[in-house]
Amino acid sequence: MKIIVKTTAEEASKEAFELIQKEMEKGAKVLGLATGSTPVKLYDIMRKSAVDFSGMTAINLDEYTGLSADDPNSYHAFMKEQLFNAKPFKKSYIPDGMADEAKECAHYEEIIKENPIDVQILGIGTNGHIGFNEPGTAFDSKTQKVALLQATIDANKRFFEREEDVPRFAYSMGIQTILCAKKIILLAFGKQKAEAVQKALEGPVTEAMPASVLQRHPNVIVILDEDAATLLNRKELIKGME
Ligand SMILES: N[C@@H]1[C@@H](O)[C@H](O)[C@@H](COP(=O)(O)O)O[C@@H]1O
Repeated sequence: MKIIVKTTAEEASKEAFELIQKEMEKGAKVLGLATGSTPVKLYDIMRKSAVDFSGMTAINLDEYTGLSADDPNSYHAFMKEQLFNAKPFKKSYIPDGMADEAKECAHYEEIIKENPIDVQILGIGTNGHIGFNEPGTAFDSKTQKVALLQATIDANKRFFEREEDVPRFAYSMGIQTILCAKKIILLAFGKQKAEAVQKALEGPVTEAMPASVLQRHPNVIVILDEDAATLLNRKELIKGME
């Protein structure tokens, strides 16, 4: 696992963008994408760049259940606004939050099998979730319907008008599904992520801390801003950037 610490989220996002570009030059064709506020700067850089993504396939991690693609709070709408309207991809996949659970989850696994993810962008929840895989999710999980914990509802309610509007369930790639990506770039910014980052990177690998499973993946790059790195004990990583 390589850990890179940049002074600001802006610089960290630039670093992530450059890594993606490098992977595309090496032949990457499928990008796994994330939502939330963390990748917003990265998507901004991608939007403003001259890079052509029209030969690429995008596969998102998750979607709220019960929200249709045109609901402004859906991750479909988020991705269109943040990236796809400005930068069309050849194909983009996001789980259909209105579709039947069993069918949609199996279908999503099929899509990923047919389009193996070259580079997966990940954020991390303050409770260590990746995708919408909350603490306690089995490491061998595949795409499934998940119940959001109150901590996640609280963290995500800022995007909604009222707390009761936040969906309580989502379809999310499973942890095993995420680990199938050839390369994973985990982004985390801000002091509020410092504890989860420390536990995920330096704590025991446990289903109680979903992101800790990344310690087992052979090709993970973590890009942090200084605030998110404050609780890391491996200070040499911060200075050495390796
Ligand atoms: N499903 C998403 C995750 O993929 C994301 O990593 C997390 C962190 O969000 P933020 O980046 O806004 O802190 O939020 C949501 O729950």
